[in-house]
Amino acid sequence: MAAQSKLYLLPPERPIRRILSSLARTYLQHRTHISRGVYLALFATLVKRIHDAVVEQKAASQRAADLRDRPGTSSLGGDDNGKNNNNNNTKKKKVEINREFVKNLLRLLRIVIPGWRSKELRLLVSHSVFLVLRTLLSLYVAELDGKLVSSLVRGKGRDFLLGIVWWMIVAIPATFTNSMLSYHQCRLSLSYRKRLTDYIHDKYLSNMTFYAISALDDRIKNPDQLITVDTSRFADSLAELYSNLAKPVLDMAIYNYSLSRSVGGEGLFIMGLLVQLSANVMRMLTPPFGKYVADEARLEGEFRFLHSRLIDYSEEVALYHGHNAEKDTLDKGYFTLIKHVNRILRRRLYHGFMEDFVIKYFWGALGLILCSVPVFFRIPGQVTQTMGDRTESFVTNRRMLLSSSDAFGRLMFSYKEISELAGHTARVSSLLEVMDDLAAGRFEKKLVSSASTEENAAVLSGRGTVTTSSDSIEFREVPIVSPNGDVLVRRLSFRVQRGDHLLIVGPNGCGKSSLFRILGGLWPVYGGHVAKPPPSDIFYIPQRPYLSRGTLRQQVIYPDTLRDMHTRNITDADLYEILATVEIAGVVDRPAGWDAEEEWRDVLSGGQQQRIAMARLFYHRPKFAILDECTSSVTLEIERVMYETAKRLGITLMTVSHRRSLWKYHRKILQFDGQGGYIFTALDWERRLKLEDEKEDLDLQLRAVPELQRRIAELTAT
Ligand SMILES: Nc1ncnc2c1ncn2[C@@H]1O[C@H](COP(=O)(O)OP(=O)(O)OP(=O)(O)O)[C@@H](O)[C@H]1O
Repeated sequence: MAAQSKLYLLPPERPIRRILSSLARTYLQHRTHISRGVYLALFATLVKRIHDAVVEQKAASQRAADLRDRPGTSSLGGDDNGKNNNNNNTKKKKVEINREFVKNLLRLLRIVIPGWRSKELRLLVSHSVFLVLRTLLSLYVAELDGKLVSSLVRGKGRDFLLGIVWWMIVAIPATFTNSMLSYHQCRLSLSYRKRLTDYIHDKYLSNMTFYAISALDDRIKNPDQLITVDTSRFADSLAELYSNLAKPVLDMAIYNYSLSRSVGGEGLFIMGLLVQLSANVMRMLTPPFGKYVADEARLEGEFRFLHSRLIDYSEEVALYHGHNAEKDTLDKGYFTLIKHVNRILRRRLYHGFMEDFVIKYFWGALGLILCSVPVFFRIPGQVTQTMGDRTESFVTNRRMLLSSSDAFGRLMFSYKEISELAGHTARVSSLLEVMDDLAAGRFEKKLVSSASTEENAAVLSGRGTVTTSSDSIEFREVPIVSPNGDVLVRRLSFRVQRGDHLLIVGPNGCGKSSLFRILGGLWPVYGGHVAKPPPSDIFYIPQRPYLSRGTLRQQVIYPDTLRDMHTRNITDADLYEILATVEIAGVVDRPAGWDAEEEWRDVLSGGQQQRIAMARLFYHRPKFAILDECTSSVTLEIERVMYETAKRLGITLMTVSHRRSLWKYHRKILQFDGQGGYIFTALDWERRLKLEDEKEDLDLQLRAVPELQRRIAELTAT
C-alpha cells in the first residue's frame, strides 16, 4: 500500500521539491482521512445553507402575511359584496433567481405535474432514462475513441477495424437516443402548456375574472398575451431546462467519477474549486436576464395590443383619416420594444465574450493540465507504462474532460436559461396571483383624488349585502361607486316589481350603466342591500351588442348552446319567427342558412346587430330585461315592435335611453341629476311629454329674446 502511494515528482532534487515531496507523502499516507474530513465539511456547509434558507423563507412569509392583514391594504368579500383594495403601492417585483422564484416555480410545477401518476411524470421518467442512456453511451464512445487511437499508435490494424465496426454499431442506439430526447422534450413542453392553459382558463373564465382583471384592476395590462404567449414560453423553457440541467449534471457526475479514477480525485477537486471560483465571478457579472425577458414579454404584449386595437377600430380610424396618429402610437410602441431588445443584445454581447473566454479557454487550459496528470505523476493504484497506454488514457481522458467541461459549460449557460425561466415564471405567476386576488375580492386600482375625502373614504370602506332570490329588483341605500373610487351616488334606493317598467335617465357619466354593473354583480357593493332575482332571470342588452364567433343560430340563442336550445324544445322555425318579428329574417336566406359562420360584427349593420340582440331577448324570455340604449340604431317603428313584443312576453323592462319615443312604454322613472342626486317616481308620460314640449317652446322663445331686443334697439335708433 505504502509502495503504491508513492508519488514521483520529476526531478525531485531541490529543497523546495523535497519539502513538497515529503508533504505529498504525508498527504498520501492520510489521504482517506483528509478526503473524509473535506467531504464532511462540505456536507455541513450545505446543510447549514439549506437551514438558513428555510428560516429566512419562513420570516419572509410571515412579513408578507403581516402586510396583507394590516387594515387598509386588503379588501373583503368576493363576487357581489367585495370592496376595492385601496392599495396603490403596486409592488414592483424583481425578477431574480431567489426564493420568490423557487416558490412560484414550485406552484407552477404542481400545476403542470399534478401527481405521481400523471402523464407528465411518466414522460419525465422516460426522458431521464434516455438521458442516462445517452451519457453511458458517450462514456463508452470515449473509451472506444481512446482504444481506436491507441490501436493506431501501436499499428494494430485488426483492433482498429474491430473498433470501427463497434463504433458504427454504437451509432444506432446513440442516434435513436438523441431523437427520443428531443421528442420527449417537445412532448413535455406541450403537456406543460396544456395543463397550465387549462388551469388558467378555469380561473379566468370563472367569477367573471376576465372582466375584473381589466376593469377593476390595474396590475395586468394584457392577459391575452400572458395566456397565449407567455404560458407557451414558460412551458418551452421549463421542458428545455430539464434536459439542459439534468443531462449536464448527470454527465458531470459520471465523467468526473471516471476521470477521478484515471487522473486522481485531488486534481479534479482543485480544478473544481478553480472552476467554481471563476463561475462565481461570472455569475456576479451576469446581467439580470430574467428581468429583461419579463420586460420584453410585457413590451411585446403592449405592442400587440396596439395592433389589435387598430384592427378593432379600423373603420372608425379610416373614416377619421387617423392613420398618421395611429402610426405615431404604433411607432412609439415598437420603438420602446426595440430599444429594450437592443439593450439586451448589447448586454448579451459583452456577456457572451466573457463567457466564451472563461468557459472555452480558461477551463480548456485547466482541462489540458488535468489530462497531463497521469503523464507526469503516478496516480496511486494505476499502472501506466507504454506509449500506447498513455495515448489511450490521454485520448479517453481528453474526450471525457471535453464532455465534462461541455456539461459544466452548459450548466453555466443554463444559469442564463434559469434567469429566463425566472422571467417567464414571474409573468405567469403574476397572472395567477392577480386572478387569486380577484377571486377573493382584492383589487388594486388607481383611485381618483376625490376618493380620499373623508366622506368618500367612509363609503369605500363599507360593505353591502346581496340576495339573489327575490322576485323584484330592489336597491336599498346602495352607493354607486366607480372602480377608481368615484362616488357617483351616495345612497340609491328604488324598487322595481314585475310589470313596473322602469325608465332611467340622466346626463352622461352620471352612473346609469354603473347601476346595471352593480346589479349584474360586476362591481362590488359598498353598502346597503341589493335584492334581485337569480342571474338567469335578468337579461342585459347593451348599446353595442356582443356577437359571438359561430353560426347565425348561435347569435340568436347566445349564450345557450344547441343542446340547451333542444332541451327547451325550440326549433329553427321558432327562431325564424322571432327574427321575423324584428324584421330581420332575411339574414337566414344566406347559402348556409342557420349554419352560416361569419364575423357577424363586420357583416351586419349596427341596426341589424341591435335587432339580433332583441331577438336574443325574445328567445330567452327572462323576467327582467336591461336595455341600455339598445334601440339607438333602429327606426321608431322597429323600436315600437320590439317594446310591445317584450311587454307581451311578460318581460319587465329597465331602459336607459335619451329617446322620448320610449317614455310611453314605462311606468316608473329613475332620474339622475348628475350631481349625485336622483328622483324615483311614477312616470305619467303623457303629462311629462306635454310639460317637456311646453318647456321646449319656452326655451325657443327665450332664445329668440336677445334677437328681438337687438331689433327693437335698431328700430329705436333709427
Ligand atoms: N371600468 C371603469 N373604471 C373606472 N371608471 C369607470 C369604469 N366604467 C365607468 N367608469 C366611470 O363611471 C362613471 C359612470 O359611468 P357610466 O357608464 O355609468 O355612465 P352613464 O351614466 O351610463 O353614461 P352614458 O349616458 O354616457 O352612457 C363615469 O365617470 C365613468 O368614467
